[in-house]
Amino acid sequence: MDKTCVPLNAEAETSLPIIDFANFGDGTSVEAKEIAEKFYAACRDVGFAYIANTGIPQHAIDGMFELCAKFFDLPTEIKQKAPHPPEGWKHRGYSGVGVEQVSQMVFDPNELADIRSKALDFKESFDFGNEDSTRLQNIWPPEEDLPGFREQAVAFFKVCREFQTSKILPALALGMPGVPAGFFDQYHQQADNQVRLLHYPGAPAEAFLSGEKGRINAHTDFGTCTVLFQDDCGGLEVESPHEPGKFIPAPPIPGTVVFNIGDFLMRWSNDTLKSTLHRVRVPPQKDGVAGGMIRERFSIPYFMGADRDKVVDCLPGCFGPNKPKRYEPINAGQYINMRLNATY
Ligand SMILES: O=C(O)CCC(=O)C(=O)O
Ligand SMILES: [Fe+2]
Repeated sequence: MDKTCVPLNAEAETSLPIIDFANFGDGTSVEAKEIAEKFYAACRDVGFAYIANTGIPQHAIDGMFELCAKFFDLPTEIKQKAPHPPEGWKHRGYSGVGVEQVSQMVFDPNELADIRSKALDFKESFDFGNEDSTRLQNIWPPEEDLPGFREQAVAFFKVCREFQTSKILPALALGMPGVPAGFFDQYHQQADNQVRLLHYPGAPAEAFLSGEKGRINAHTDFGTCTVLFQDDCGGLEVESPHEPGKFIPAPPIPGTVVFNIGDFLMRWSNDTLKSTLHRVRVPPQKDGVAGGMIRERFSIPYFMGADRDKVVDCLPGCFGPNKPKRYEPINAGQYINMRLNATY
């Protein structure tokens, strides 16, 4: 991506850190180390950062958003030819509006049922992952209903995976004091990651303002970390690191992606890295409301997870005499399944 894609005034638009990966290269230079240290500081202090100059071709992102719009524009009965299985952990295929309700660490069935009956995340989604996975097969609509969908989606997954293995995982290890270079690679061999196409339909502003409809409630992500591509609608908000309960806007900034730490890495790092609450609300009025309607939003998170069969203990450098280990070692698969089953 061309460096000039990032607007010069991007810092003025958000108080979240913006980390420029232009000179990260293969992660071995002095400059790469400096970039990784800034990235680490953002992950520790905020849990969120914009990344500029990702190296991801802009046409791959634009093409995926076009495809995303085409998919959600299909009649519901066609989308439902690729239905998300009832089990929450089988995160593949299409979920219609109101099927999934994000909750924050609630596992009691009665309490979950109660949450679902009140709020409504007004969104639909399509999930896919590693096409070569034997554990979890992708669920695609028939080829003739959206020709080329599968091929382009699989290619996009590979683009995201390349970004993960060439930039994200190396930078995380390089920036963290006490963590050996390349440390995270061995825990993320199986590409157990998930791309989610998200569509938040437009609706009369009144439906959102009255609380009848919402976009996505405040939550943290479950896995290692997430990269988020968003369209130009706006509405993403991140909890302030300084004032709990206060949310700061994370507006779209051309030429960047949004990055955040997930709960699994927070736990793995003995709470050194932050998994921060975030939500999507009605976007700021100047872009978002036309004729009393809130416009639709598309976003594409790429959730990265550790290999299910690996057990992780507290990361090196994250514990010591003054900071005892807070958590038992845990199997990555068990942890993620526990979280996924609470959302369906
Ligand atoms: O739509 C967005 O921008 C946020 C999505 C998100 O946070 C999630 O799916 O976990
Ligand atoms: Fe999220």
